Amino acid sequence: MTQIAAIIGGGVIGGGWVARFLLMGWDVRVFDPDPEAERKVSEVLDNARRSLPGLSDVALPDEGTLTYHETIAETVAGADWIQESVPERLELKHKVYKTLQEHCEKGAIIGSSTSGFKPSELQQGALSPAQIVVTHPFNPVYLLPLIELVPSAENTADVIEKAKNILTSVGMYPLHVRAEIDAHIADRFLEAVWREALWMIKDGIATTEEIDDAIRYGFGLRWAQMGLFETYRIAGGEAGMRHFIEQFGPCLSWPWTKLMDVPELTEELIDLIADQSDAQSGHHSIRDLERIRDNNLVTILRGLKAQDYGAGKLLVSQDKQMNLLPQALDDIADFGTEVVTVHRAVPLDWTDYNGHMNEARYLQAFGDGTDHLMKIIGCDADYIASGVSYFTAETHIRHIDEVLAGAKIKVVTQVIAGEGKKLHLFHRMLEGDRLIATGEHMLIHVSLETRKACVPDERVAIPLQKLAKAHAALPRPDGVGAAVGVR
Ligand SMILES: NC(=O)C1=CN([C@@H]2O[C@H](COP(=O)(O)OP(=O)(O)OC[C@H]3O[C@@H](n4cnc5c(N)ncnc54)[C@H](O)[C@@H]3O)[C@@H](O)[C@H]2O)C=CC1
Ligand SMILES: C[N+](C)(C)CC(=O)CC(=O)[O-]
Repeated sequence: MTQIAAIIGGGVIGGGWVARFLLMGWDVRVFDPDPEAERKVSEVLDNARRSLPGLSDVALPDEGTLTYHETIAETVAGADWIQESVPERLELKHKVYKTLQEHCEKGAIIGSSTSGFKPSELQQGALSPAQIVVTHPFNPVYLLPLIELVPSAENTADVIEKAKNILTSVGMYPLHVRAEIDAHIADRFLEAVWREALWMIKDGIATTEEIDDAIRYGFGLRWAQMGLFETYRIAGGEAGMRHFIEQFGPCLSWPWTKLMDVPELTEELIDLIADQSDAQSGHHSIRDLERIRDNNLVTILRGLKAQDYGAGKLLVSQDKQMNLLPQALDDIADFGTEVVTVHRAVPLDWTDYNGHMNEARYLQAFGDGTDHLMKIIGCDADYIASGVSYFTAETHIRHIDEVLAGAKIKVVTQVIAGEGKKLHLFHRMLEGDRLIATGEHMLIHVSLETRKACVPDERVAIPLQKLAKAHAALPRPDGVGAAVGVR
């Protein structure tokens, strides 16, 4: 049964939550008194649709249904998860909880996006305090996986476990903050860096752009993949963390930081920052900046995924859980049709200057389809480790139609012939029923020792024969054996 998320407050963060739940297959209801809320949420959703699905190398569930509601009561009735993202004012949040707890299910989790309030503060005066936890996200909520999950002593282990499971199921990384403190863990760091930045602007040391450069050309890149402590361990050289602390420990008592002082946010300082920010980035609209940010984040996250490291490790494990493709011959339910060997969305970093999937990525998708077919017929990691594999000898791709970032594509594969050393495959790439491209490939079975052709042994030969025989009964696909030329 489809699960229901109720989003209370559809601004910057609420809009991100809408996209996260909706694109992970939940039905989503929104309550926000702002008449502009629906437009704003739909713009966030447009950006999410082009970026989030392509983070995965497998297909996300079908999108849920999105509805807007006039009352909190209607929004939360029957919801499994309620996410409060109203402005950061404690009395407003209390008021919202009062209304929603009168109408929501007892078993629903109420997560708050609060950047700074402790859960025990949010729970004050609530009808059911144990239902409310902090689930603090990071903007853009649809791409960044971290959620600071902060319970108080009122929350039971069951509530914490349930919240973790639901957040993980929508692709997030719940970091259980075991002690409740103002601003949780991450916003404490952000506040420290923010304060230093304000001082440097006020004192005329650096502009907004120079501060951003100091982060994005250097330590920001290190932090994105290893964080603080793993990075500094390496900086200690072979002697590691102890040496690092010995060497840089003394500077803690030098005047390197203004952390304890807060610059006064005078009109003059605000003007200075806003003017510098306009000069730096004012030539882009906020939506343009969001798309630039999303392109960068997708590229970084997919890079980390290729390394199976940090946030990329999470994406790898999520793909394994969501992968519904047949992994072996026994998983194929119907031998009377082609085998689905790729089912995924087009990632943002597969698109080019024409705004559609680049030609090289057609080969990547077909190559992935070939790899998957090889696995299904038994040419898997163990088989290859035993010293035999397939090499591709010839490829012919026909680009029939274009496809855009975020679109769900399938590659279906027919074995045209699988006798002796040769494996002849024909792939069709589809978006729904629309044919996007075909790929025809001739592979040769080889010994990885001699690098010469040889016949596959029975671990591959038997499953391949079975599949080839079944596929021989299918119609010969249109375009097999076609050559490049003028029609
Ligand atoms: N903007 C950010 O970078 C982050 C913000 N947060 C937290 O998320 C929460 C929301 O912040 P933003 O989305 O940035 O604010 P926002 O101002 O963009 O959105 C707040 C939305 O709540 C709506 N709203 C006001 N009263 C309401 C009510 N009674 N019922 C339902 N909706 C109501 C407003 O119309 C608005 O659309 C805050 O608690 C904030 O601390 C958390 C992480 C990052
Ligand atoms: C500035 N902020 C405190 C609202 C930031 C956050 O809460 C998290 C984020 O996305 O940076």
